[in-house]
Amino acid sequence: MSGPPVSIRGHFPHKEIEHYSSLHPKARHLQFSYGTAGFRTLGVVLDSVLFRVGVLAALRSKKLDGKTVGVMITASHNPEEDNGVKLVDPRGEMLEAAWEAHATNLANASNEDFSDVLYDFVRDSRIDMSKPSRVVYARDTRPTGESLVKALEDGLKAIGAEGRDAGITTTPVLHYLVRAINTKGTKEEYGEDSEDGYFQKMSEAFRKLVSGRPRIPPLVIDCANGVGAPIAKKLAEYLGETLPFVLYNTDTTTPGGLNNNCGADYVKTQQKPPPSLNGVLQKGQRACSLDGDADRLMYYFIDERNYFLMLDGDKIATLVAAFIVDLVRLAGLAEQVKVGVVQTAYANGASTKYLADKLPVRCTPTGVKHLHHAAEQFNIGVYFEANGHGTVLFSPSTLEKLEKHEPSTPAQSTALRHLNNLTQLVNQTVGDALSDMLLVEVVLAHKAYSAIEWNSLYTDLPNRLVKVHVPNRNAFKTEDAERRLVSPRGLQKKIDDLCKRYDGGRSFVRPSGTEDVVRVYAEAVLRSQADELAFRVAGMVYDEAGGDPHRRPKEYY
Ligand SMILES: CC(=O)N[C@H]1[C@@H](OP(=O)(O)O)O[C@H](CO)[C@@H](O)[C@@H]1O
Ligand SMILES: [Mg+2]
Repeated sequence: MSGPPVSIRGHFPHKEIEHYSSLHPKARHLQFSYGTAGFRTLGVVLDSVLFRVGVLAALRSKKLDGKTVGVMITASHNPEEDNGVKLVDPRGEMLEAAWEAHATNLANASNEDFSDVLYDFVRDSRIDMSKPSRVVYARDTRPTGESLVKALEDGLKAIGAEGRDAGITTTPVLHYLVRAINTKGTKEEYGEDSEDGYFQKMSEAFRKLVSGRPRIPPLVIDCANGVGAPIAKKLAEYLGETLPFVLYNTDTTTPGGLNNNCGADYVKTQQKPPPSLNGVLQKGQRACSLDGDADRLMYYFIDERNYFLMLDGDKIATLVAAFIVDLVRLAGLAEQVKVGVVQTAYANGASTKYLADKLPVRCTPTGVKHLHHAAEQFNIGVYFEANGHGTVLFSPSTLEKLEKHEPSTPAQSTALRHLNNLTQLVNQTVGDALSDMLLVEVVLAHKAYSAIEWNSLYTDLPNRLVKVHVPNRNAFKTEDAERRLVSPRGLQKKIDDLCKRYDGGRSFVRPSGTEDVVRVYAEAVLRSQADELAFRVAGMVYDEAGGDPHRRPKEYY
């Protein structure tokens, strides 16, 4: 005889789930996957996903004793017709990896099975349905966002969760809000839980850090025609004359404008400024681009010879890390506070060399969550992807040390004050284009660097990124933080042998986590050599993977 049926704690709202889920049916032929960037695809097919994410977010909150969980609706740098959704855990960090699989599972359940699949999930995950649940959510400016918010809200209603709509705002603001809400009234209080609190905290720290320095010349900001535009406009009001902005690409209403010929991803991949800035930039003037949800940042300028020079995530990481190392030493804390940098294999070899002479540098697989976790291992961890996503993390014990340390000289006291202000300036929950931008401006002001001087700290090795279309990218498996291939067998040896023939040659191959391609990266001392190496490796990858010889791109060797 079997025992009593295993039941869950509290009330499972079968009726409400059935009712609301019938309003957001999943199309049979669609399959979804919670990847590196959450769910991301065409906005018009995401209705059922948003409803189910609402349900999942509410359950995640119950599982965490009613702590507030965040949901961000955005597709970042993707084209305007795409959309996506990500969950944010209570400390403002990305969703715990184990729940990514639950998200995928629930999103793909058939309409008939959804309620049962959900019941089993609640039971197996031991979620106590009698706990409260709270979810704060926001969206970017995409046209599909409005209806997706409604679908999400129905998911919250189905579970009876308390929802808070943070409106149209950036990904970093949403992450900030989550942390601020959950730390309210504790000794770790992160800031006031409002957009105003976010601006106050950042702008106050910035003012303190640049006070007494020469007036900062205006900064040109390309807002990607996205949500960065209204948020940068508000930030400008808080900063006033301390940092004048000249905003471009701020049109969030004309259809098709978002990320189109502008934004951080455009600049990084095209290696040129947005056409809308042609003729705008003065020689040597600092400019930067945000992406569609303002969590990535690219700086650049035009030099004396009218060449375009890009100051990417690697350049930002080196500038910031070197500055922090100096401050720690000046504050008399070099022995107690260890600063480290985290990069991926895509970091320019010249940046890694420049950094490794000064401090420990770690390499992790691609994807912010890997970098973020590795950075947590340092007392102060600076992490950036070359594409401009990154931040600085101060460990809890370091924050305490910085607060309690008794400086023995006025110079130590000044450096310590700067460090403490930096902990307020930096959005430690996630990469934040605006917070990173203020951080860069602080360092430039302190060092009295122009963009030209910043750029000359080291010279980037010429590099080339190639996408190779192969029948099955899963045949490519890597190790050593994606720097070496273990499969297909023998291919790594061929790449190694080839690299030896190029001065400063380095190349690696990995399957993309976001696109159906294999990526080839190569760098070398000379531009022509970097290109040749990349296309030779691309050719090897193509042939090895069984690519159609008739369609073999002609630039491959
Ligand atoms: C070479 C490159 O830029 N890769 C990007 C891209 O990942 P892939 O796994 O390479 O497709 O998208 C990720 C998510 O946005 C981002 O973290 C990463 O840096
Ligand atoms: Mg983004």
